[in-house]
Amino acid sequence: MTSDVFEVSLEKESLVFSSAHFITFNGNVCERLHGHNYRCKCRVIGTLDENGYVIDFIALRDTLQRIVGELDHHVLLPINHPTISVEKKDAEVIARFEEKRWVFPEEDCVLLPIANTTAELLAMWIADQLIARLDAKTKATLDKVVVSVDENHGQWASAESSI
Ligand SMILES: Nc1nc2c(c(=O)[nH]1)N=C([C@H](O)[C@H](O)COP(=O)(O)OP(=O)(O)OP(=O)(O)O)CN2
Repeated sequence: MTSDVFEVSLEKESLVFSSAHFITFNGNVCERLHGHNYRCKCRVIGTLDENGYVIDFIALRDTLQRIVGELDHHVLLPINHPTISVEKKDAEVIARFEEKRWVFPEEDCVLLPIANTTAELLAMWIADQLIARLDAKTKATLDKVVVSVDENHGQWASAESSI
C-alpha cells in the first residue's frame, strides 16, 4: 500500500496565549472585556519532501510559537468589525461600541484584520500568518493547514486554509 498524502500535527503545552477580548453576537450584544487562556494546535497536510517530511516539526513549531507569543498578554481587537470601531491615537487605542468606550495603551493591544475575535476567526488569522511566515521552500509540498484554537477547556474552533 502507498500513500501520497501525509499529515503532521502539533499539539504542545507551550502553544498557549493568555489574552483579553470581547466579541459581539446576535447583532448588537456586546460581551464585557474578559480573558481566556487560549490553546492552539495545528495540522499540516501535504506530500513528502526530499527529507521524507511534510514539514519540519521544528520549523512549524517555532513559527507557530512566535505567532501565539505575539498574542500572549495582549488585548485582541478586531479592526474589521462592522460596529466596533478601533482607533489609534497618541499611543493609545480607543475601541467603541454604541455607548461603550475602552481605552488601552497601544503597546498592550494587537489589532487584527478580522471581523470579530471569535475562536474561529482567531484560528483563521493564525493559519494565514503561519502560511505567510513559512518560507517558500518549506511550503513547497503543503496542501492544507488547519489551525485550532481552544477558548475554554475543550471549546475548540478550527480554520482550514488551502495553500
Ligand atoms: N463558536 C463560538 N462560540 C462562542 C465563542 C466563539 O469564539 N466561538 N465565543 C464566546 C465568548 O467569547 C465567550 O466569552 C466564551 O467564553 P466562555 O468563558 O467559554 O463562556 P462562559 O462564560 O459560558 O464560560 P465560563 O466558564 O463561565 O467562563 C461564546 N461562544
